[in-house]
Amino acid sequence: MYENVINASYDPIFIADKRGYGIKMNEAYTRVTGITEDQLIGRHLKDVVKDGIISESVSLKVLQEKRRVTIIQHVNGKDLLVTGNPIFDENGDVSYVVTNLRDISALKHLEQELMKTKALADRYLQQIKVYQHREDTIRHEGVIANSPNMLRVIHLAQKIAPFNSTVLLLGESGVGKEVIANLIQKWSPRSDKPFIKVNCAAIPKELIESELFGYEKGAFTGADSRGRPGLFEQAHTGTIFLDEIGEMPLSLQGKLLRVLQEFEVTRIGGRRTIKIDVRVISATNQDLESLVKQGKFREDLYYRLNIIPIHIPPLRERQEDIPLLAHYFLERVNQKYRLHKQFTDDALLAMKSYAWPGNVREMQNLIERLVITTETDHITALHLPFSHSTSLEMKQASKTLKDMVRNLERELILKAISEYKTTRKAAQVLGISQSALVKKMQRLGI
Ligand SMILES: Nc1ncnc2c1ncn2[C@@H]1O[C@H](COP(=O)(O)OP(=O)(O)OP(=O)(O)O)[C@@H](O)[C@H]1O
Repeated sequence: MYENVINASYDPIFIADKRGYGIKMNEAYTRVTGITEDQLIGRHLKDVVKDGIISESVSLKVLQEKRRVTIIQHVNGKDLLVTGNPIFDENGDVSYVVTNLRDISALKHLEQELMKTKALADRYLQQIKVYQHREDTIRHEGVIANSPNMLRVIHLAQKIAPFNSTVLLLGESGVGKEVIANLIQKWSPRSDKPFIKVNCAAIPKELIESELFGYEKGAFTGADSRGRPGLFEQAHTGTIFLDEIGEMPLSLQGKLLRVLQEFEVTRIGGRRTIKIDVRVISATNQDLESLVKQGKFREDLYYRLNIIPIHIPPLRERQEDIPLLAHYFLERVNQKYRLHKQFTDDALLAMKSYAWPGNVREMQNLIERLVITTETDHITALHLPFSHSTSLEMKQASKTLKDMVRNLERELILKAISEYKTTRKAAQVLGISQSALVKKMQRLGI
């Protein structure tokens, strides 16, 4: 009867007697362990271990310790969770050990899988950290820069920020001169002090003097009867940003120079001098040297302003920044209008090869317009105003024949890729090998 019960059990069962001999096992035991009766029954378990049939005997442990024991046994490449249960006689001695076991190879496998998943998760976490770090290095207080040219600018800004020296930001319109001025101010010890921005081109010429230097009461008709401090006074202890300094009327340049040399201002109509402590950052998209040569800009003022010149390269000279900036502006406009527009690869390629005469500002405005006006969620190269025509601006912006040839090559390749989709087909059409095309694309930064 008990033999039938044991045999009928789906779970593996093995029984050893009090001397440590195997006396009974069921079919399930063979099914799970692969051990046959002749290897176990009628044999002492020490010999079974010695023969390497099982790694360790739980029954012998139970006989020794006279209590239930659980071990992990390795049998035929499997990991088994084996529990030996003592059956005591009336004297309290162990008369039999009944062993049951469970194959935990699958669990082990799961554990390994879990470890692998954990390792993978750790790796992703690591990558996210690296990416976050990269993000930090790309977004310097909201200024996107990852191209060597622009990173040089950022590092220079960082280096000179703590000092009070006068900075002159040079670069085409829309390259980000104001953005860099903001960074310098933010990174300077004057960051929580006044930051006065003056666009010299936006103030009518006849008002610039009173705006900058202020006036005493009754200085001129129409003036505030109490008098007014100028922007230099308002910037006291902080920073003044003189944008479009090339537009400063020649007649005022001498006064400005005196202020920058003496660090004191005299209001219009006033006699007393007022001490000011300001850091001056100026910017221009004009060629000040040639203005000096033309007699439109005082040479001494130019040297006074040009103590630390920072050249901000045009966008076409920092191609690595183009996709980053494009995504940055896209993300911002998407958020603003709760949209989910995306750029296709060919749109980004076309943007990379365009000359951007209006620089970052042009890109920012174009992206806002595209997000609003495109019907679909995907903004493709065909939506870009410059991808159809041979970009005239690009050619004009190119200075040397080498540049022009490079740009033309880039444009033709982009057109072929956008039209024929694969490099194989595009190479065929362009009459070069696919590998030559790929090499060219790499060289051209496509
Ligand atoms: N690196 C950048 N990252 C993010 N936004 C930028 C970056 N450069 C410029 N911008 C954005 O582009 C626009 C133009 O930049 P900015 O006004 O600083 O240019 P500018 O050189 O001072 O132009 P202008 O010569 O016409 O005064 C701004 O809206 C600015 O926020």
